[in-house]
This record gives sequence, structure tokens and C-alpha cells, in this order.
Amino acid sequence: MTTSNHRFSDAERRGLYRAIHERRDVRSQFLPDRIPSDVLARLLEAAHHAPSVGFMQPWDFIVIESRSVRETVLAMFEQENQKAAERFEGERKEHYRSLKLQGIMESPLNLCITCDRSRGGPHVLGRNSIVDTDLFSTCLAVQNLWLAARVEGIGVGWVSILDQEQLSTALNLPEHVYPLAYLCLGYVSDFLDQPELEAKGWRSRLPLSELVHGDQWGQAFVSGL
Ligand SMILES: Cc1cc2c(cc1C)N(C[C@H](O)[C@H](O)[C@H](O)COP(=O)(O)O)c1[nH]c(=O)[nH]c(=O)c1N2
Repeated sequence: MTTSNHRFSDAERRGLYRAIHERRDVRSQFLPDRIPSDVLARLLEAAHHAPSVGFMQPWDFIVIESRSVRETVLAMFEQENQKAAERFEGERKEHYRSLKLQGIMESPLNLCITCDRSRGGPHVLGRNSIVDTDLFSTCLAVQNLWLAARVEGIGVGWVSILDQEQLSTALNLPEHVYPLAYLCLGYVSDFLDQPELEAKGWRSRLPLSELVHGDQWGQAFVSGL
């Protein structure tokens, strides 16, 4: 086995944190420009280098350009979004209705990242006790792609206001394949400085200090944060 202990330069380190802090969920700022295939390949490579339980690599990437498939998914979104709005009352309901929560048609490319729950056979190392670790692994692939897209100037929007079974049918997925993330991708005019839901007063970022908890020994460390 070979190893490497190359350190990251200060600029590289800053670049990584910048990508993390400036990544955004994008719904509105998409430009129509096509994503070149070599750029898309880099994004998919980044996703494919995510960690996965037992090195299962349960993901597949369904690249969707077809307008008719996207129209079908948009119609499914509209239906689910109506139902979602009904869960709120009064002003909150109106506020919810005013939010734009997808960019399915405006983005030039849609991508469904799926999780093949049968990959690697019935016994995957690390997955015996917590079966959903294949889904967790696939989420990490999504995040890798999301960060890589940010440094390429490409916005990504995750659309989860969809019925999973309808989505599987629209994409002809077999039973054992779960449509984990339906994503809209495209170059953008700009990235917002803060989450759109925060900018629009829906919800704010919680203070980190309220979320970090120490055990008997960790308390002193936590209070220094
Ligand atoms: C699993 C999952 C599912 C969804 C999302 C995210 C994740 C992780 N987000 C995006 C979400 O609203 C967004 O990440 C937060 O508001 C924080 O904003 P930034 O991502 O930092 O811009 C999202 N956004 C949206 O407009 N429609 C949606 O259906 C969803 N669904």
C-alpha cells in the first residue's frame, strides 16, 4: 500500500472552506448555457469519490436533458407542492406559496442520483446493523457533486418535493433502485450570499454554539468555541 502526506497549501485550504461556505441551493439564477461534457465528467468523478459503506458505491447518475421528462417531473412537483402548502396556516402558508422551490425547466440539466440497494450483494461490510448506510453514502456523493459544482460556477438545486414512487416510474427505475436526489444543474448569474430561505425570512442559521455539546471532559473545550 502506498501513502501520501502531501499538505494542502494555504490557498487550497481557503479554497475548500470557501466552497463549503459559498455553496448554495439554486432555484432561480440559472443561465441556459449547456454544461460541457468534460465539466460534467469532473462533477460526476467528484461524486464518485465520496465515501461509501463497505466501498459499496451504490450510486448511479441519470442525466436528464429531455424536456418531456422534466415536464413530467415538474407536474409531479406541482402536485406535491400543493399538498405541502396545506400543512401551513395563514401567513406562513402564503409565505410558503411565495417561495420558489425548484428550477426544473430553467436549468439546462437535471440529474437524478440513485441508490442501488442491492449493490455488492446481501452482505456489505458495515451495513449489517444500519441498513440505511447505503442511502447515507449516496447523500455524500450528492454533497461532493454540490461542492465541485460550486467551484465550477455551476449551481445545483435539490428538489425533494416529489413522490418517490412517481419519480421511480417516470425514470423507469427497477424496484431495488431508490431515487435519492433529483437535482437541477446549470451555470448561474450569481450565487446568493446566504441561503435563500434565510434571505426570504423563512428560517435562519442556528448558532453553532447551541449545537455543540460536550461530555464530562469535552465541556471546557466546547465553552471555548
Ligand atoms: C435533502 C435535501 C432536500 C432539499 C433541499 C436540501 C436538502 C439537503 N433543499 C435545499 C435547502 O432548502 C437548502 O439547502 C437550505 O435552505 C440551505 O440553503 P443553502 O443550501 O445553504 O443555500 C431544497 N430546496 C428547495 O427549494 N426545494 C426542495 O425540494 C429542497 N429539498
